[in-house]
This record gives sequence, structure tokens and C-alpha cells, in this order.
Amino acid sequence: MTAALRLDGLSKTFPVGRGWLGKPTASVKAVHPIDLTVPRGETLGIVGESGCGKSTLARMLVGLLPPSTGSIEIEGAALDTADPTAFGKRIQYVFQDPISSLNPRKTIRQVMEAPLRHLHGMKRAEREARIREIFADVNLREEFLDRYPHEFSGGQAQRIGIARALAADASILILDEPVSALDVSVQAQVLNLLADLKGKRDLTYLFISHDLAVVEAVADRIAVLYFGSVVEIGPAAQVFAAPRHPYTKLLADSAPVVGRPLTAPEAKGSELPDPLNPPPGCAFAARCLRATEQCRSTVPRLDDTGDGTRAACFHPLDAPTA
Ligand SMILES: Nc1ncnc2c1ncn2[C@@H]1O[C@H](COP(=O)(O)OP(=O)(O)OP(=O)(O)O)[C@@H](O)[C@H]1O
Repeated sequence: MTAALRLDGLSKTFPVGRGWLGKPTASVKAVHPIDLTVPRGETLGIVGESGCGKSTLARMLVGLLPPSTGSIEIEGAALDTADPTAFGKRIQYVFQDPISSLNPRKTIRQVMEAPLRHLHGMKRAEREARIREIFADVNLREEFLDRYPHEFSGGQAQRIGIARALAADASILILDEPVSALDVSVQAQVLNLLADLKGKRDLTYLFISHDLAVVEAVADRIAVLYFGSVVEIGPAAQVFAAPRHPYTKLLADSAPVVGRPLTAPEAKGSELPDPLNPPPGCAFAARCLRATEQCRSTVPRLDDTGDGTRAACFHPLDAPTA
């Protein structure tokens, strides 16, 4: 089956510093080459601490940032990553803070009309019908269309953010911390809505969040990012419950779940390596209690662990015994 999304060696390096004639003096590798296949209909959770490259990855996926290397394929067709307008119809972004992502001087109708007009060239009557249909799908009242973004609560605004993303008719949504700014009671409503829409519209989600419990609940698979690389990827039910990479275990231990036993730590410290001076081997080695000379000198590949997950580790944790 054709994958919804395929990344092949996608990476981003930022030039930094200003030297002679403004030339950059160094570079920061924000995202190391990532190979990833996301089947249609999957919700892939992406987790990792601040600075691990989540936003850079997301921004490359929606055309806000050109990749330094690699390619993006959607439904089997290569995207022209040098052309930001190639993205909108295929892949859309739902922001964490929907109110500030909407233009305060535009009514919701104007916000909704823009993708229908510019991406799909729809005429007025067609646009009206489409907006009505999308608003019904996200449980918003039509009278909201003539109001401005600041008139809405967080939950309503996030529904509008989702409605705007749906208007582009893209098959993939990047959900960047979509419920982090919402009250807990509203979070569940928005998560349920996202689940409904996925089934109804045959969507594929990349769900970025630092909230492991939310990711575990909504994702089919989870990818754990550390220092710009995927260090573990596997079924959501397994990744935190039975981590194979010591960093995944550190994350799981730092957000304990009732009923899941805590075991001995596998890591120390909390410092990320210096992005301007990355270590030659595994980026987690300096924090890892299992690290050996091999870890300090060689970058581990993301390999099958034999139990359905893949981990980039020379000394993965044992698989739990049944
Ligand atoms: N424009 C830029 N120029 C230089 N370095 C950058 C730039 N954008 C990001 N970086 C660096 O790339 C790395 C990854 O940053 P990124 O913002 O993608 O991480 P993140 O996981 O999304 O963090 P957060 O959750 O805090 O947003 C960091 O070391 C960051 O400092």
C-alpha cells in the first residue's frame, strides 16, 4: 500500500554566527537525516524535550522551511520542497495557540475562504457550501463566521484552527501541541473531534506533543526524538510501557503513569549536548548509564529490536518478559 507520507533522509542544518562579510561561522544540525514512513490513517505521535527538533521537522513538513537534504513524498508523489505552495493542498498545520495564529483583523469567514479561494479556486457559492459542511463537521455554529478570532474561547478557537486546516482538503495534518493550551475538560472534546474527523475524512496525523499521556492515548505509533534524531519508534502501547532506548525510559520515568512500575534509572543529568559541538557518537551517551566506548565514538543506527520497535542504541534495554 502507498504510504501517506514518506521521508527520505530529511534533514535541516542552520548556519549560525557572523564572520567576515557576514558569512556564517558554524552550523547547527537541528534535524539529522530522518527516514520515516507513515501509513495512511495512522496517528504518529512525535515526542521529545525542548530543542530536540520537533518544530524544525514540522516546519519542513508544511513548507515553512526548506530542508537541507532529503525528500518528502505524499501518497507516492514527490513534493517539490523548494516550492512552499506545493504543500498546502497535501499537508496542513494546526497550531498550538490558534488565536494568535489567526489574523486578528479577519473574520472567521475570511480565514476559511482563503484556502478555498487560493488553493482550490472555488467560486463563492461553492465556498459557502464547503464552509458550512466543514463547520458542521467540527461542531461550530455558522453564526461564528462573521466574528473575529479574539471573540472565541480556546476550545472554539482550536476548532476554527482545525476547520481552517480542513478547508485546504489536505490528507495529512501536523498537529503541533493541539491541546496543550486548553483546559483539561476541553482537551478531551478536541481530541474526540480529531478522532472523529480522522475516520470521516481518511486523514493521517502527525501529533507533536510533550504530554506523553496524551500522545500514548491518541497515537498508533510513537517516534521519540532526541537531539534531532529519531532514537526509538514503535507501537504506542509499547514505547513508554516497555522502552528499549534508555532515553525513552528517562522520558517515561519523568511522566509516571499509575500502575506502571518504576525501575532503576538508566540515565543521569539533564543537559543536551552542545549543538555547535555535537559528540562523535551517540548524542545520549554522556547521560546514559549503559554507555560504552562504542557509544561515545559511533552513532548507532535505528535498528529493529525484534519486538516491533526500532531503537538507535548499541545496548537497548531488555524486552519485558511476558
Ligand atoms: N533558525 C535557527 N537558527 C539556528 N538554530 C536553530 C534555528 N531554529 C532552531 N534551531 C536549533 O535547532 C535545534 C532544534 O530546535 P527546534 O525548535 O526544532 O526544537 P523543538 O524540539 O521544537 O523545541 P521546542 O519544543 O522548544 O520548540 C535547537 O538546538 C535550536 O536551537
